[in-house]
Amino acid sequence: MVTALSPALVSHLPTGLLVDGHWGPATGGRTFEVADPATGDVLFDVADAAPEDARRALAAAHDAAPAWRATPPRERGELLRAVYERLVARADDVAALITAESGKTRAEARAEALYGADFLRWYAEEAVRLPGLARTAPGGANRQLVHRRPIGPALLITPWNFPLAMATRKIGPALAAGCCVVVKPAHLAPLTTMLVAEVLRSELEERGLPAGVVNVVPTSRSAAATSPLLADPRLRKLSFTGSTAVGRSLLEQAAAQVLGVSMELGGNAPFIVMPDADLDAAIEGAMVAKLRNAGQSCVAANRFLVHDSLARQFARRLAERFDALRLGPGADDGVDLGPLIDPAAVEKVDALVADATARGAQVLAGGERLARPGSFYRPTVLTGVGPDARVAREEVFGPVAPVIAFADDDEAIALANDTEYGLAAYAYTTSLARAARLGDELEAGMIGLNRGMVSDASAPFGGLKQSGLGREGGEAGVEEYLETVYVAL
Ligand SMILES: NC(=O)c1ccc[n+]([C@@H]2O[C@H](COP(=O)([O-])OP(=O)(O)OC[C@H]3O[C@@H](n4cnc5c(N)ncnc54)[C@H](O)[C@@H]3O)[C@@H](O)[C@H]2O)c1
Ligand SMILES: N[C@@H](CC=O)C(=O)O
Repeated sequence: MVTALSPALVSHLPTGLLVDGHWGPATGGRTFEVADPATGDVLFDVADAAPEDARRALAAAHDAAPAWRATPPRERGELLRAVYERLVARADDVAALITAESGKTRAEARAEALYGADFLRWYAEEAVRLPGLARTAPGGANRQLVHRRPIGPALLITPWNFPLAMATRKIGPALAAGCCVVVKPAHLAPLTTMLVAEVLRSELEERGLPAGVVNVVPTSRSAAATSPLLADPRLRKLSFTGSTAVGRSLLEQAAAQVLGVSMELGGNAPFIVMPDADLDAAIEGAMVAKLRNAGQSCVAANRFLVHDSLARQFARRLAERFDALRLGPGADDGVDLGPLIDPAAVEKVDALVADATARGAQVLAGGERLARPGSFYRPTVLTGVGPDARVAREEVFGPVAPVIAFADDDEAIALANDTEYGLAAYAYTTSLARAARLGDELEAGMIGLNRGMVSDASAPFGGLKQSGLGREGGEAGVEEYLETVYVAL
């Protein structure tokens, strides 16, 4: 266990399973280790939920469901608001924990602490604005009452890269809608989610609300723990954020019970620099779009498509900026870029760079791991990358920027859309006509025009094609936890 975390935080940090308002050990007492990506040192041993623990958690969510859906929307909203306030008040602690388990720099972790908390604030406000409709039927014979009910107990499976925000982006709308939840955080970084769950647990307790509204089952045996839930008729909803491969397999399992599903999956975002772009702005945008969380973001720019006239200059300037960055443990002062999540992530990124160079790409910056403990990879710029290189076709999930030149707008759009993914896309142009065309034709659920960042709790986050189903955030996010019932009066 590590000293960069405050003793007060460590002493109150749960490391067990949360089932029906109680933290406890896993059946059989199994635990797994959570390591610091900056050093490889073990931070905590966490309870390793078995399938029977997951079933207990679902039973608690199911039993709490009638009371929670009957809890007035205002009270549900006030609970979320209180948790938001508590997380913001403890943003430094939350950030320290995010850095410890995910590696990101303290500044980025603090940004995530506020961004993650903001989902709770937004859904505190949405809880009292759930949609509905009453009208006279067109034939005039009767009235139609269309109301929205909570869909029922939900399984929320989250990734490690934004351990707070990916959890609150699901918990906020689920609770606002009146659904009870079982959260399964990623075993590489489960602790921040557990901290939020503890704040929720204590707020529920203080307000006399049902204990089983929020349950958490960290586990290193994800499939074994979640498969029985997907086959259990008490579960009515699966919301998953993670890779497309795992999402596809969960969709197959969810089909057996025709579960409601939301899927936030992988991406391969193009970052287009048009010939009329403001190059200074494009470089700034590229730094954010590529290097947020060291490139380990689903919306990270994966391919830089730059007009022939700017490609060399863009790549050179980006390489200079990358070379000037200071790599190191995210908790250290003055560090710009933290480690990747684990050694396997470094291996994967290195293999993508090796594939590109074997196909003729040149390394303008980086292109190697850092010779020190921890999972560090130098921020890398590649030029002369062909569209068939793995680095251009697969989700990199690391600090590598392949630059690909294009000749005209048609080619840029065709290259951008030449992927099975459709999560985010970015484009820099000073032409309104070009911006309008890109907004129409890019096949992505989120498009940043002259912006390297699209994430916002109040906006619909989600993808087209194999990047997912449904939306999180904004007004749309709560819809994922509601079903429609029509009463003919
Ligand atoms: N679209 C989005 O909003 C979004 C956001 C964040 C991350 N992501 C994607 O997530 C991926 C990175 O995260 P990751 O490595 O944690 O993804 P992952 O798919 O490996 O794991 C995601 C979650 O699923 C669990 N899991 C893995 N295999 C499982 C199985 N067979 N059954 C049940 N659960 C299983 C993991 O333990 C984790 O909790 C990237 O592809 C990234 O693009 C997408
Ligand atoms: N980076 C995303 C989540 C995906 O990784 C966000 O901004 O919410």
